[in-house]
Amino acid sequence: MRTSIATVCLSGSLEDKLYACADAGFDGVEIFEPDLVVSDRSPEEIRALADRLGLSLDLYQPFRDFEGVAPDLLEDNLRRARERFATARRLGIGTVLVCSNVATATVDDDEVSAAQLRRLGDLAAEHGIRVAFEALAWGRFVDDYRRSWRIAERAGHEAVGVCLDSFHILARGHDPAGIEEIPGDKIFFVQLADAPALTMDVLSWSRHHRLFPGEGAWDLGAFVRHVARAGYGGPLSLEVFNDVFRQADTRRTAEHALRSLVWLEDRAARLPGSPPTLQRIADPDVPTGFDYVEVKAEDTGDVEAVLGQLGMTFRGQHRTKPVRLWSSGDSRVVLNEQHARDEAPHLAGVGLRVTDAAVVSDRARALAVSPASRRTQAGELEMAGFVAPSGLEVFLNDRDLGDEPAWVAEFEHGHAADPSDPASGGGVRAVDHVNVSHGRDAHDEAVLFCTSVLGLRTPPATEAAGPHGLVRSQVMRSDDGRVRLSLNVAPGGVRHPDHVALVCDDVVAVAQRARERGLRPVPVPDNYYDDLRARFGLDGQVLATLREHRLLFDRSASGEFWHFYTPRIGRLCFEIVQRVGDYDVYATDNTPVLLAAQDRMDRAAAAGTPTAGRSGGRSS
Ligand SMILES: O=C(O)c1ccc(O)c(O)c1
Ligand SMILES: [Mg+2]
Repeated sequence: MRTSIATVCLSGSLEDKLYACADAGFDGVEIFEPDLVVSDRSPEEIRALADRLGLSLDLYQPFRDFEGVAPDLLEDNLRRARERFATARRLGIGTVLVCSNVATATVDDDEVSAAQLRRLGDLAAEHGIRVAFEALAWGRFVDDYRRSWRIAERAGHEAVGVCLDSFHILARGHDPAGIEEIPGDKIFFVQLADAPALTMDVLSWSRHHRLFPGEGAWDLGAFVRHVARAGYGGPLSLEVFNDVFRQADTRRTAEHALRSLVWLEDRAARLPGSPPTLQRIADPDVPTGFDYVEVKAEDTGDVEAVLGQLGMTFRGQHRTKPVRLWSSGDSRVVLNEQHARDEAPHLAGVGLRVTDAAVVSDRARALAVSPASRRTQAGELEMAGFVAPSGLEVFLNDRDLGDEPAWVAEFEHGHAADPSDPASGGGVRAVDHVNVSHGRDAHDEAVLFCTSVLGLRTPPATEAAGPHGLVRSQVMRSDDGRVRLSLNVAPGGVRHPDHVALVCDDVVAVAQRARERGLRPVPVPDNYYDDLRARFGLDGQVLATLREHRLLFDRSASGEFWHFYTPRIGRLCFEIVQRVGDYDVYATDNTPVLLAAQDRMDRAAAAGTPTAGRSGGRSS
């Protein structure tokens, strides 16, 4: 279907917005009236610019507070409408959105509202314009799309139809299935927005927290399928009022927006009973595991020291590049010193195992995701890869599933994995999850990248209190949990370390051996253990073990989670986890303990006190 976007979604001047929408690949835009009012370009100039850019101007909006008024007000409302229709004509726009009355309605009567819309329809028709009536979720009397359709139907005017906006329908919990009862040619416009599941007044929710499709809690695929099944043939248009997007980079947001729409149409097209008007892209191919994680630094020595303390094995130096490999079981950490001058250790990329990398690449291309480039030499394996919105590189491996990947052979002069593989002795077995921290601007886009390109799903988001503010977290995971990424929004300006979590079957043994090799884990305070005893009623021996090794603990209905963190190395740390039983949640109660402990270590390091030390030899 054709794609469109309301100018209110973006930052910048009206011209900036038009350029960005055209470059991103939208077919059209909705002109949000306040954007025109503040512009120094005439409607004719805006129309000419859109023409030049190949953008159609699909909708002029909003016209407010029209229906359900006393007779004396109606005349003034028609006068206002005449002016707005004239402006729409100058823009070359054929459809004007009229949203349901919020402020001046005094007559709660469908027949009266229908008669008034009929008058408006006559006036619109004189201007060659159609009126799309939209029920705002907070409308005075009309706050349900079924009622706005009843009134438009009763108006019985060819220039009067409805605008369906997913926000107003889903925010009120109204069943969108009724859309299929509206004739497609009376649906004059469709606006799409997702939203997080919040409990708040609906107007504030709508004006500040809307999200692009795929980033919130709603099933917009089903919504679009209803619209398509009704026979709607107009554009699918995004109308997302959001405080962050309105201040973010215009072009980047426009690309992000279009990606959400392409993803959504594909999703709707895949639902049973979807009509052929909905377009598909290449299939999603959900990753089946981590191939490797990549750490970059000018000097990777400190990271390697910690990997050694954690019992991992040095597997060798790359044949041609300053890149080294450590592994344990099915976990591989690639340490890259290429082009990393002055860079502190940080997480630079992840390798994922997929069934068919070409399919994922096709899908990523359809979603306009930037490919990552990697220089490969003769004899090295090429891998398809992309740059995720947070800057993380994601590479795909569809070979050697189940075995050690063939690219490991490019590393020389290290130790063999067998027979001394530490994983067989309870050591690190695999990468459990990867935790990436980024700024507020990149977050929703990163979530959409993971859902749309990788096909990961989103359990409910969480937030944890840290000493510098709330850290919001969104886990992205495959159904079987073999790929989990946690996307964290750090409070303004604070950069929390990313972390790589490695899973083992005996965290106490790994902690014990690491300590003997000089690792001092993040210092968990005694108060935490008092709290654990109160919360879980742990027996004295278990509690003593946890306390001795400064382990964190959680319990769910289906299992337990034991874990600890290494100190920060640059912008990175490692976590060692053990899952007991079928523990499958996220130990969110432990995050504030980690954040506070990391902060104490950072302060101690800044002050030069020994409690921050990574290496052994010092006692606490
Ligand atoms: O918030 C509003 O007033 C508003 C205006 C126009 C719309 O299309 C809408 O969905 C909301
Ligand atoms: Mg709307």
